[in-house]
Amino acid sequence: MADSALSIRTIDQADLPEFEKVFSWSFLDEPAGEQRWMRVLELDRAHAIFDGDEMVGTGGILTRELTVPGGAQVPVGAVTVVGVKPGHRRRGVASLLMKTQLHAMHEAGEPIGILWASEGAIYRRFGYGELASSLSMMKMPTRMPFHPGVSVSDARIRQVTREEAMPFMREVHDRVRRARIGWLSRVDGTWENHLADAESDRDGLSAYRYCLHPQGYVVFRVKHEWDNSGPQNELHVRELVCETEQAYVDLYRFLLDVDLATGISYFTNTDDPIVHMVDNPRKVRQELADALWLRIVDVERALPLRRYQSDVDSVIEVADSLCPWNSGRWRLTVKSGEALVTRTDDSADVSLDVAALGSAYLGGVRLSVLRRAHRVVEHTAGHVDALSLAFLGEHEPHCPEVF
Ligand SMILES: CC(=O)SCCNC(=O)CCNC(=O)[C@H](O)C(C)(C)COP(=O)(O)OP(=O)(O)OC[C@H]1O[C@@H](n2cnc3c(N)ncnc32)[C@H](O)[C@@H]1OP(=O)(O)O
Repeated sequence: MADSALSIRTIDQADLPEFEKVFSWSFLDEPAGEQRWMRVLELDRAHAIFDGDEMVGTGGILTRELTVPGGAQVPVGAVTVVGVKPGHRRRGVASLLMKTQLHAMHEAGEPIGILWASEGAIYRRFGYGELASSLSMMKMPTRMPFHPGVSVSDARIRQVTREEAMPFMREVHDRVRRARIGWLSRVDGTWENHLADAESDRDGLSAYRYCLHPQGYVVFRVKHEWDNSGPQNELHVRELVCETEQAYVDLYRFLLDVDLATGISYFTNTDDPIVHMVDNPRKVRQELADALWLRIVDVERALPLRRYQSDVDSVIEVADSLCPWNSGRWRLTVKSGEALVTRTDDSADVSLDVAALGSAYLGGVRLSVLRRAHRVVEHTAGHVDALSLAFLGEHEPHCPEVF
């Protein structure tokens, strides 16, 4: 139930201490002065919600580019620091924020919004589709041999300092992210946050190790452990970024052969080829988790920005209570990968909620699966399967960093 006493506005420098307090408390944290998320906050895109004079809620939009199927970089609003004071929950504070943010993204010409959700039951009602990208929490033992067909090159891999690694990593990442569905542009603060390495960031593990290959890099921590049987150290990989498939093979071989280590863990993409590189795929244990939630802010702009796998000609009826400009029937015509999207009065072949379209947009969730989940309704036989195929990406979507 919305509370009419609520108001919302963007913040300025003077609001930051209170903003930080409200957000920290919402996350059961203490305000600590210079919090990690403040490094990337854009004040003119950060909102505070007030009950009278009291700040009771927070939220921010970060300006980023998202790589979509076909390789276009699309401007997106990356939603972060959503929090409501514990005593003010379930009174519409987050609802007011969500609506305001969607209008702000629309005005800014961002056809898509994205976020990582703290809890799975919050964001669908605001039109964000779950599992737009997933991640695999992967664990494997070291020393595993590769399948005989996998050849490792003689490229040298060098462990270097963070200062030496950073310029190289930034260049490599910026090239690679343009070809990886779900990857985002980074600003200085993203790097500082993603590779934050103060003692308090390490959770008892070592500082980051930076290892460079001529066409890629890997960053990991070591979880130290020795018992009576000898070293049981584990490598916790933060990021493995490669410009070539050979670099991927080489860097994985390097990790698998690190002396004194018995295991590797890595939150990676769901189609990481390591499973097929090693001689015993069952030893690579994987657990799936949701990563990006995606919101189509502007259907007419968003759908033609990506490429499609096959031709379709379907009328899609979209329901969107928060962004009425999206609601209604759209004809999606794809020829040779390119889409044309036009408003139509023709009867719908398929109808769905905007959140379902968000789940499918990067190719991470098939519309045919959403139909089986009663989230997509087919009115003309064959259209959901045709759209499902068309919406697949050239690889599985993945987002390597939480923002
Ligand atoms: C992108 C990010 O930043 S993720 C971080 C999100 N923040 C957190 O998890 C911090 C802790 N939680 C909070 O601060 C708050 O509970 C929030 C932000 C999740 C929700 O804020 P609220 O102001 O309570 O939400 P609001 O009152 O607008 O709720 C709208 C609807 O969502 C539902 N809802 C809100 N939060 C939740 C939840 N955690 N689980 C299930 N349903 C929820 C409400 O019941 C309500 O349903 P209704 O429309 O059927 O009545």
